[in-house]
Amino acid sequence: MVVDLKESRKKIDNIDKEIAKLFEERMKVATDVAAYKRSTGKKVFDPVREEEKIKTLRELTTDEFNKTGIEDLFRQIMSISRKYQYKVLGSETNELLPFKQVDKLDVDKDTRIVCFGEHGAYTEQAMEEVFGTDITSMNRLSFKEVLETVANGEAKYGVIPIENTSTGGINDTYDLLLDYDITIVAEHVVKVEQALLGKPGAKISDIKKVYSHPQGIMQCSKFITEQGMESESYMSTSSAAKKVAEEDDISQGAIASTRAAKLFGLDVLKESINFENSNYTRFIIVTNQKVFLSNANKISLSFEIKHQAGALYNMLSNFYYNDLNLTKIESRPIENRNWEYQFFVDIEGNLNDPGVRNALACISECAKQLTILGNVRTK
Ligand SMILES: O=C(O)C(=O)C[C@]1(C(=O)O)C=C[C@@H](O)C=C1
Repeated sequence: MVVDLKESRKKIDNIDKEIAKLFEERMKVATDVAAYKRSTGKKVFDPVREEEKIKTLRELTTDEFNKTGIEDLFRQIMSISRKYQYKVLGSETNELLPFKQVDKLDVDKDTRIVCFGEHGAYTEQAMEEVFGTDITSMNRLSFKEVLETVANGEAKYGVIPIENTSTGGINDTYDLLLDYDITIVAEHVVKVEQALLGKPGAKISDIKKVYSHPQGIMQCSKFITEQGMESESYMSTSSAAKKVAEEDDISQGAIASTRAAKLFGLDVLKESINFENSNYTRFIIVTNQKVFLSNANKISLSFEIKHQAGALYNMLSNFYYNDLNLTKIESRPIENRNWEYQFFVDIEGNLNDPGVRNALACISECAKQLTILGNVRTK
């Protein structure tokens, strides 16, 4: 005979009441554990104890389905227990957060600021929109050189692009960020209107080959294909404009800004050739000091996790449990370790927020590696 649903639900309700009561009791014990750990300086996360616990609990269950189920359940319970302990401990993350809070970026006319690209590059525009023109600016032809110049102190700030609305994250930037001891202190968005530039007097039909930064080529891929033009990657959009201006070949064009056209004396053969009308690039401003603005509201992190089931899920749950909105996630392959990835995430918040500190304390203990890339003000 089939058991009546009401009867089964009543049984389930009673069992759940017991579980809820036991859960609360367990969490109270976790407070004692936290107090002990604080007094002895022990870490909250004890992976050996967790694995032993899972093994014992699996042995207490009968069939394979329940073994997997109890493992899932207790991995969650212990993860909640850890988060609770960090909260009780008030997340002592000072050594993790060697960042100094500042009210504004320290800059005057003698401050050296380095940007990517030749004069006329979009990055230069971003730099001038952030810092004005009364600065000591420097130009470097690769992202790597910009970051090196900042890391070794030759320039106080550096500006490079990190993301575009139509082509996504700029991989080269992500791949370099962890190679230098630098901090992202600000960001700036520029509307990018790519134009086809040619030698004075050239017509669109004269152009057989276009040069640009890979981003410029990607943003204008439809136009290039429609026109049947060949394309070749160049160091930056403005370097491409310079090349076309310097060489005596009317069949060469550059995809760059109208600003670059003016600077190098080129004709604008067609404006706005990017395939998406709303084409914006986000630039980051980096420095070699560990600082963040007091009104910063977005944190960028990078971490590596164990290559195992649930690792990313558990890591991201730290944001959920601390009520932090995750606004972006990127993954990049780790060199020489096929199919393993480095994660880059942005979350809303300020490094002073207790929830942020709590999440960072948890992540730093569980991740294989954690880097706080910076805390910036975003609109
Ligand atoms: O036994 C501990 O050390 C605890 O902190 C308790 C607990 C758990 O909830 O069972 C939580 C975190 C540790 O990683 C291991 C186990």
